Amino acid sequence: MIDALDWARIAEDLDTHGCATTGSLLDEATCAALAALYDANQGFRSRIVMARHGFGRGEYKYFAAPLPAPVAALRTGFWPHLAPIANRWNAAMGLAPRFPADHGDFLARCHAAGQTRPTPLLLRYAAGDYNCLHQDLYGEHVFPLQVAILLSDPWRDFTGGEFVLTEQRPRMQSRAEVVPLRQGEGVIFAVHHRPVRGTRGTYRVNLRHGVSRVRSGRRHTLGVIFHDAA
Ligand SMILES: O=C(O)CCC(=O)C(=O)O
Ligand SMILES: [Fe+2]
Repeated sequence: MIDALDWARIAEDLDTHGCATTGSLLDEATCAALAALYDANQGFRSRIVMARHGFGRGEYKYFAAPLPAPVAALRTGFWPHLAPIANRWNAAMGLAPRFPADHGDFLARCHAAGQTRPTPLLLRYAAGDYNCLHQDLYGEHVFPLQVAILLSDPWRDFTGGEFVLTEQRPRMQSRAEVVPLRQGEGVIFAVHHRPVRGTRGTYRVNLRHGVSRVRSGRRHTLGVIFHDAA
C-alpha cells in the first residue's frame, strides 16, 4: 500500500511545506490492534512519562527489537520512497550524509556508531495531554524524514490533539502548520531541517513538531523514526 501512494504529490508537498499526508495507510482493525499493544506492556524497551521530563503531558513507549511486523513493514516500506528525497534534501542543504537503498544498511551504520536502540514508538494522550514542540534526534546519525500515524478516530475517540509543525527561517518569525489526520492516516515530516529555496540560494529551515492539547477522549499515535537511538 505504501508503493501505491502518490509519491510525486508527496515529494512536492514535502518540498513545499515540509510535510505531507499519506491518506489511509492502516485500516481500523490494524489501528485498534496497534493501539491495544500500549496496555499489553510487552515488547517495549522503555516507557516515558512526558511530564517528568518537561516534554508535555501524556506518555509513550519505545518498541523493543524485534519490532512488531506491521511496524517493521512500515519502516522498510517507506524507506525506498523517502531515501531519494532525503538524499536530495541533504545535497540541497550541503549536508554530507547520503542514504543507501536499503534501510538495513542504514541501520547497520547507526548500530556501528552506538545507535542500537529501536526508535519506533507508541504514544498515548488523554484529556489535557499535549506534546511539546521537539525534534526526534538520537545521535549523530539522522534520517531527515519521519512518519506519524494517527491510530485513533478524531471526533469519535478524541477532540483537540492536532498534530502541529513549526518552522523557523533564518531571521524570521516562526510559521505553524496544523495537519488534520484521519484514523489510519500518516503525516510524513522533516525531523530537523529542510531546504528552502530563497532569492540567494537554498537555506536550511529548522522544524519542530508536537501535538496540541487533547480536549477530550484518548488519542494514540504510532511514530516511525528511521534512525536508531544511542
Ligand atoms: O502524537 C503525535 O502525533 C506526534 C508523535 C511524535 O512526536 C512522533 O511520532 O515523533
Ligand atoms: Fe516526535
